[in-house]
Amino acid sequence: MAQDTDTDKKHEDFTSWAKDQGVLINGIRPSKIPGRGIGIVADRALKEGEQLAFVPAKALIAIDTAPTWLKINELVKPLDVPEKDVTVHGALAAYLTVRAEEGDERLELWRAVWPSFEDFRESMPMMWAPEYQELLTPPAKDLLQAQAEKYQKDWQTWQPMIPSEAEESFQYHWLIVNTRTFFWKHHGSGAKKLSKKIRRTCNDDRMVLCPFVDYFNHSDEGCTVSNTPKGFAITCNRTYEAGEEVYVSYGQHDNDFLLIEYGFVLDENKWDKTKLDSRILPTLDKRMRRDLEENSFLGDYILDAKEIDYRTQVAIRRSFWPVARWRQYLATEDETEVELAYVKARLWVLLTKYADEISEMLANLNKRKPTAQRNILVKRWEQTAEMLRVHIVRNSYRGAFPNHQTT
Ligand SMILES: C[S@@+](CC[C@H](N)C(=O)[O-])C[C@H]1O[C@@H](n2cnc3c(N)ncnc32)[C@H](O)[C@@H]1O
Repeated sequence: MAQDTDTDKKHEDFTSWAKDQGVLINGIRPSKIPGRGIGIVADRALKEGEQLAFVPAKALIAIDTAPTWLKINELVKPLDVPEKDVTVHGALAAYLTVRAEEGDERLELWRAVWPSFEDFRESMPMMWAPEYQELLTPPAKDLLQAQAEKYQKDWQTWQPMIPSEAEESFQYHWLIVNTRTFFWKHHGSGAKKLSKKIRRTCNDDRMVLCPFVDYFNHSDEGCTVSNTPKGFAITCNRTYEAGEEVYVSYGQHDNDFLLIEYGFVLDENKWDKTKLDSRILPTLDKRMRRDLEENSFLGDYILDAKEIDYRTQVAIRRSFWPVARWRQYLATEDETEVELAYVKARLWVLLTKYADEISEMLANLNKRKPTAQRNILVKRWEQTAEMLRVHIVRNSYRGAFPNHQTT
């Protein structure tokens, strides 16, 4: 679909600045996209395999590759905090906060094209009022809680370096890092100088700010992003018409994850799923939980529109089978048709009860003022209800219970 071609001056200025940093841009440009802020569109017809952008390592802001004028290592090295508490996410947020507080103008043109704090207040659940956070789906609530804990840890670590009046600025930059960084494998001699903690750091903390490439919006399929010691390259995944939006994929994320981490949900998402933990865990007593935990089956009960996930199957069986029978099932996976019918019955009751509760939730949400938060909550609950509906139909629960309506 053709998109709005309007690009205002600040985006042109930033694009020129990015080119001065060595960024190569081919056949694409930033453009306003309704509902998605700024995105990248094709400036002409694009062919599969073309390189659309290249960002040299020296133009990235990573803890090991940033241009010397950024002096990020100066900020990280004298840290008087235990190494185990240092995350790259926190270090980058602190770096951006300190530079902004110092009135450093060198990042000004880039900063000018970032979303505002007000944008985050509207889109990022971490910034929502508790009354809206309470209305998130259970998997999104769990993700939000983990994110809030991560933020608090980073804030505790970096607080001594940040002027007290700048907490809001730290939070803003933490969200900038959260929503605008890409995965970066540390390379080269700079990496050797890094602290051991940062070199060993887990994959999802290997973050880098990447000028211009951070304009790309996400889709479940998108252009290839490759990361070599020389920098980042974006390669066209298919043909595009002039004016069409060009995406990259941020990963195989479901919509609860996208909402918490990036503040949006996709209408079409082949990776979408929900979890039934909030429905199944309360049905398990202490002993059942222990048995499941000992066999690595406690939690993470995924439901998508397709089949019944094996972990869910195992947990449902443990919720009402004698333990000896359950262990035998784990070893052989054998069961009779009657046993299977009972399992399906249990699941059907659990899913239809959940579907009824979602209908109630949607009725209540629809009575509220149509704010951005309300609208995205409605969308996510409707998607969850639809996954349940399709799942129920596809898994022939109707066959197991001829007397019940499943649609
Ligand atoms: C890396 S930035 C992409 C550029 C951003 N749209 C901008 O205006 O600067 C990531 C942010 O873009 C938005 N975004 C990315 N993909 C999107 C999509 N498919 N639909 C809606 N918003 C999207 C979200 O706000 C997300 O946090």
